[in-house]
Amino acid sequence: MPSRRFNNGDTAMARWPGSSLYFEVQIVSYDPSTQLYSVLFKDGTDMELKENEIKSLTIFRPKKSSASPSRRRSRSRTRSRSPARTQSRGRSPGRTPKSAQKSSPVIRDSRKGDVLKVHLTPLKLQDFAVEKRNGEDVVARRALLHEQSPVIQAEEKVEEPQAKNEKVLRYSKRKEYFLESDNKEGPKEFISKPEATNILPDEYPVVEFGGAIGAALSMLSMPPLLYYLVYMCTQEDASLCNFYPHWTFSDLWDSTVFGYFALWILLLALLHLLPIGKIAHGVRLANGKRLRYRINGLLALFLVGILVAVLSYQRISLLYVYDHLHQFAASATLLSLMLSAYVFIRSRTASQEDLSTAGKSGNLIYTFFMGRELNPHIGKFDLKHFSAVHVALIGWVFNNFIMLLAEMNVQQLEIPSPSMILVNAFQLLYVLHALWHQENILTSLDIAHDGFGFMLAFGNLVWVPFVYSLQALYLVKHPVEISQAALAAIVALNTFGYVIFRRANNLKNAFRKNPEDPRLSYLNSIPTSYGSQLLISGWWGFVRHPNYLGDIIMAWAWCLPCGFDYILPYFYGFFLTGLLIHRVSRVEHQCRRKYGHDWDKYCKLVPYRIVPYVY
Ligand SMILES: NC(=O)C1=CN([C@@H]2O[C@H](COP(=O)(O)OP(=O)(O)OC[C@H]3O[C@@H](n4cnc5c(N)ncnc54)[C@H](OP(=O)(O)O)[C@@H]3O)[C@@H](O)[C@H]2O)C=CC1
Ligand SMILES: CC(C)CCC[C@@H](C)[C@H]1CC=C2C3=C(CC[C@@]21C)[C@@]1(C)CC[C@H](O)C(C)(C)[C@@H]1CC3
Repeated sequence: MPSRRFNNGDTAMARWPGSSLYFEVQIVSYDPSTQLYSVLFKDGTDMELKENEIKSLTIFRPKKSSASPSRRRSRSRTRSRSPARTQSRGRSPGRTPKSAQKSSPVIRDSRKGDVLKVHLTPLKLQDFAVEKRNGEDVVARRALLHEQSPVIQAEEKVEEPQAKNEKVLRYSKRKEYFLESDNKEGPKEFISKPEATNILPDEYPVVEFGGAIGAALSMLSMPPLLYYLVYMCTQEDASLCNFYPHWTFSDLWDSTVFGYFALWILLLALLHLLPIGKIAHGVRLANGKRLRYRINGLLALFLVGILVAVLSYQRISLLYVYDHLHQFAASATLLSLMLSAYVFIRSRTASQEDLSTAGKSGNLIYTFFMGRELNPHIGKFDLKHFSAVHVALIGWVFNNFIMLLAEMNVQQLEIPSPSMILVNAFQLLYVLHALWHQENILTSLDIAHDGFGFMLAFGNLVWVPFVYSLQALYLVKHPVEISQAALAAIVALNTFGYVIFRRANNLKNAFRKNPEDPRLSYLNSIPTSYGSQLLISGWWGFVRHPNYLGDIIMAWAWCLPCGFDYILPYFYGFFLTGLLIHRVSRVEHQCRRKYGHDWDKYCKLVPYRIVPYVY
């Protein structure tokens, strides 16, 4: 067996896939069977690389910052758009023209007045373009070098002083390297690394959800809508107009129920804190750090399952939850409001680097709704991650199971109905998938970009557990006769949706983790000036959001077991379709800002968002 050159924990330089650029990495592990090293880049990207793609630190030496061409450039040079200057930019004085042909992507000018943002494209050249973006001068230039040059440079004038300072700070923390052995006359390559999504400048925060008015309307309408839906599902006649509530406002409050709910949250919090499970890193934050997250959602779900089994064995009826469901929903609402208020207040004094730009606005209502602090945490306890994983997903599965017990009780069944089994099984599969891939949640829009405010607090504490389990709640009092053929068709539809959803998500996540993975070599992708590539084949060449397509197909498959007597149980299908269509615009906005023209190119290659020829 060949011996390994690097040991776990060693620091070395690894070649960035698709380029000849080297970055500092730490060796995490080595798999003798595949002879691949698992390495961790400084920005947290982990990859599996062959030994010949890793080099010892000793053959590199840091480039003296004083000699950095980027810092020696004068203001006037920055402004100059001449191709000749473009070519010479970033070159070391000692570099020969040949070496310049593979010149550096590391060009940042941190002097007062101008800040350069430099992206890295390891692959082919793209067109020279001068454009206006957001009213600012932006020059995206094709490096007028050799055909094989990996460089595309973009420079932007950034006016906002704060953003400017943050970038300068980030830049000054970075080291530049060159491969000494490759070049006798001067550095052959500078080494840099594209940075993570959420540290790109957000100079122009976009107001979403209809701004303050939309936020106020959502906050005022969502809780009543929730009670309406829960109430209607428990009515024998579930037609939408048959709304004659016998609950009064005061019926919604029960301090015992609130106590039980608080205990439930405490239990989930303790499970969240369990020091079992691997540690994953979130995306890089503005301060350059990455938060650490314990990946133990699956374990927590398993332990909750054991607890439920023990309680059932002890004949402690969980039907109390069903009997007081509206009061539990009210308790959850109250807690989500308290949580929203807490994170809102603490965000007022949070440091700038902890804030998300998503909720940036002068309007307090909008900020309260969107949230401002990106990852509020108390010690190591991350409130947003906890609420999305433990409270939302485990709460959803738990409530579904309660409905299953309630159905057997109300309809005097020995075993749950096929419809109830389908709904429970489908949604359990979805949650298991999310928890199995819990690490991927860390890069989702909600965790990586959005602040934590009412939307996510209410969404995760209330909406997911109580509204996403609506079909199961409906089935408790609305038995549905379902034929074998219909059952098979629904299973087929859900499987179809799940296959798309799973395949699309797994493919993208595996590709993001290691684009050089030989198992993904059949995939086509386009390079971007940011550095990462965009998939254009497989499901990602079919539509731009295949995972949403799969999710939407599954959503409708979850409604079908409820039959066609009422439209009420189809609420989830309508809601999720709307949520994900809206999410497309949010995600694409982020991607356009990150990838610029490359995203437009991708949109031309893959013209439809979710459904080909429709949307
Ligand atoms: N049931 C529910 O209520 C909800 C479910 N979800 C589900 O959660 C999952 C995650 O959702 P979400 O985080 O919104 O979205 P995605 O997982 O689709 O992530 C979007 C990101 O993927 C990357 N990307 C986009 N196109 C490509 C491409 N062609 N090649 C490579 N990377 C690409 C971009 O990030 P970058 O390039 O920076 O890596 C983009 O920002 C989805 O499956 C969604 O259906 C989400 C919200 C609610
Ligand atoms: C005020 C409104 C009612 C709020 C509506 C929005 C919320 C329902 C959603 C906002 C983001 C969400 C996410 C999930 C569920 C829906 C909400 C809360 C999520 C937990 C679903 C499962 C996924 O795998 C995920 C990526 C973990 C999702 C995170 C975002």
